[in-house]
Amino acid sequence: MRRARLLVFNAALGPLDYRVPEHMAVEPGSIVIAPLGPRQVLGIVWEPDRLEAGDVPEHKLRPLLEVLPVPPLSAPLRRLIEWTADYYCASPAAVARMALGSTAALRGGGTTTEYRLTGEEPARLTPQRAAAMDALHGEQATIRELAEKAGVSEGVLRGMVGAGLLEPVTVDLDRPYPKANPSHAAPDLSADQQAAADAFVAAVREGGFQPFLLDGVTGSGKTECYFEAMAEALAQRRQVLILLPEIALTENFLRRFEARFGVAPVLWHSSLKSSERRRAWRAIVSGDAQVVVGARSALFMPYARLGLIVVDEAHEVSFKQDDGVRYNARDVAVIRAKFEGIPVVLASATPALESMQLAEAGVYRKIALPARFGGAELPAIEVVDLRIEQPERQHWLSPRLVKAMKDRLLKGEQSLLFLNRRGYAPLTLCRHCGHRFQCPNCTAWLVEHRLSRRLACHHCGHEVPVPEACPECATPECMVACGPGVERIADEVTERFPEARVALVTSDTLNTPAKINEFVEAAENKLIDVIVGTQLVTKGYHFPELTLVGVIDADLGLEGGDLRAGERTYQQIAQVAGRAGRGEKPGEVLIQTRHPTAPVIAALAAGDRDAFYSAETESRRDAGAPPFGRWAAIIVSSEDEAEAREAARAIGGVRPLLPDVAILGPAPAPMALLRGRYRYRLLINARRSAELQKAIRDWLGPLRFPQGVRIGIDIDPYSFV
Ligand SMILES: Nc1ncnc2c1ncn2[C@@H]1O[C@H](COP(=O)(O)OP(=O)(O)OP(=O)(O)O)[C@@H](O)[C@H]1O
Ligand SMILES: [Zn+2]
Repeated sequence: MRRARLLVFNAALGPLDYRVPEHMAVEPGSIVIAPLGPRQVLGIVWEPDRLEAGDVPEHKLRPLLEVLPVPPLSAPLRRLIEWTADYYCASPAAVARMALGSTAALRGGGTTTEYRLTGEEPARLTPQRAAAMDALHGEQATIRELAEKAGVSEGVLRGMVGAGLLEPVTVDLDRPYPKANPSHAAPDLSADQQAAADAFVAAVREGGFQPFLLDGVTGSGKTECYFEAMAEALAQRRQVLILLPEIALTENFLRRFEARFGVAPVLWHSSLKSSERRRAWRAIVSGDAQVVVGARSALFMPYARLGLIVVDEAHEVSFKQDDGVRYNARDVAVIRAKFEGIPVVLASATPALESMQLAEAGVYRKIALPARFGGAELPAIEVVDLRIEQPERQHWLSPRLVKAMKDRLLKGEQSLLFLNRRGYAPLTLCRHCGHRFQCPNCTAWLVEHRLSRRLACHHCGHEVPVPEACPECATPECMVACGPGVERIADEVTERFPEARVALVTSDTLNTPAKINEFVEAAENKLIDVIVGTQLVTKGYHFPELTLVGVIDADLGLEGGDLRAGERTYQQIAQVAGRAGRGEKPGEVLIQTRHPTAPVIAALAAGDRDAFYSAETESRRDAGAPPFGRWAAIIVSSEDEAEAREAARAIGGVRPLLPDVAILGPAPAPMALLRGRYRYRLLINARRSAELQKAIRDWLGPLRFPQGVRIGIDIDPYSFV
């Protein structure tokens, strides 16, 4: 009799054994359906010697029901899943789920039905139908997706189908993607670029694992270099994966890719429509998708013939996933390349300290682009000491920054003001009684958004309209805004320069591909004078007429629960500074701060990157912080505060005593309440040599908790909220 061991998609269960029926063919990696009690469960066939399962006698085994019509997950991908689960203390099933992406796609290709407006415009409409008509112009998707988009019920839309206002369209899920042309518009590279490109191309040609750190200053033309490696991979009929930190950046990338290769790449991210997801997943699996661009979730896809991975803006914190499987896509990308036996390129102008360290140790091959492309100079950076050069009351732009902006407006050049805070003001209170608006679900103030006239929590999404009177003392119109967000800065710009054309760039305003494109085009065509934006606008963009960057509050990132605050502040400011002077005209950067002598600010002002990295390296070494020591966090949460506290205390009570591991806490988390859950944390600091994951598994493994308690393990955490 044949047995198969399954990794089953059920969070509560470990691997299970099944019987393989006579006529059924399975191999490791096969995706199958199996019976589970009265229900069915999805599973992946695994090598029995690599996954432990309970010992079930042969006669008790139930037969597998079906093998799904998709290729088995490859051995390198199975090893990646095991590695990720092991390293991040996650369940293998939770990791494997990320490889399946679209469950619908497993059922095969063929066709699906979507709906769109017919163009019929009846004279009379119910308000709901009218709203739907307005919202659905140019849209085509499933009824459920359209309903969500239009904010009406599915019933309303079905009624509209009946009335001939919406019509079904058959979508072919297996239609091929247009093919990229490797020599569509090959650029003339500078000597430095050519050397970098040659190294990558050779690595793709030779095959085999080779990790690169492409360390090039802002505007050095890193993209063009790795495009050459992609062209080589395409010529060899291998697939390429490009990881970007945010969906917002994919639009910009798409335009450049199209210019170079003649067609759009295949996109993979969380906001694809279901038919796009199915089509993309199937093309990834069949090898038809040549180049896949995506956020971190694209990393675990079952590529048929992966030949190259590029992680762009590799230093970005958003590669770290902070819920579910808490993995860092930058690190896992290198591991995937290793298992696949292919090159991987980490590209950045401000590499993570960890990556620099690995390059220095010779683990990564460092390729440097020390100068900007086309002879552009790096911008001049100056510090504005806000204690001396004070902005006016209730204003945030220092006189020097205002003067510099005025100068740009007169010359017809562009300015960019950076403040990493969405909304109008981070705190709103009642002038009369001091009442502060707090989120009911989180330890956080509600942030006023004037554009949408709402108070919003940036952690859980809770929103209320701005009330007319104080809910505490009932005084009407008594609310005062404290501190600035980008909306308030944009107001100040308009107040000072009424004629200036101001663009506000945040995830609130640039939330669709169309809006992003509109912004990029307007900026390129000089229809914008001043850009006011959050971190969204700090990287990736290239506007030749932008010659002034103002950092409104450089100290902001140094507060709060970020374990790498210094590094992150350095990266963010260096990146945003890097948007200035990318064309022919020189750039200028003004950094407003109250701590001009803080090492990060001083290093930025001196343009001395090495000084920053070596100072940061030394302080990390002293603190036993990564990359010299290791961190992990245990986050205990429950909707019941006493339950969370008890569970955290129970964990703390049986902490292991290990010579090379220090355990701090439990203590209430800085975000003691998040999305309605009370949170406690323990922080573990270990020597590099310590078997950290094993220690945590041995420690937590035997413990049992009430159902409402969740235990999160965060290996190499980035945030300490
Ligand atoms: N060989 C080349 N030929 C023509 N244009 C080039 C070449 N190399 C780079 N460029 C142009 O120079 C500009 C800067 O390049 P790119 O955006 O790739 O820099 P980058 O290194 O990614 O910078 P950042 O890290 O700041 O985003 C782009 O407009 C790009 O098209
Ligand atoms: Zn909240």
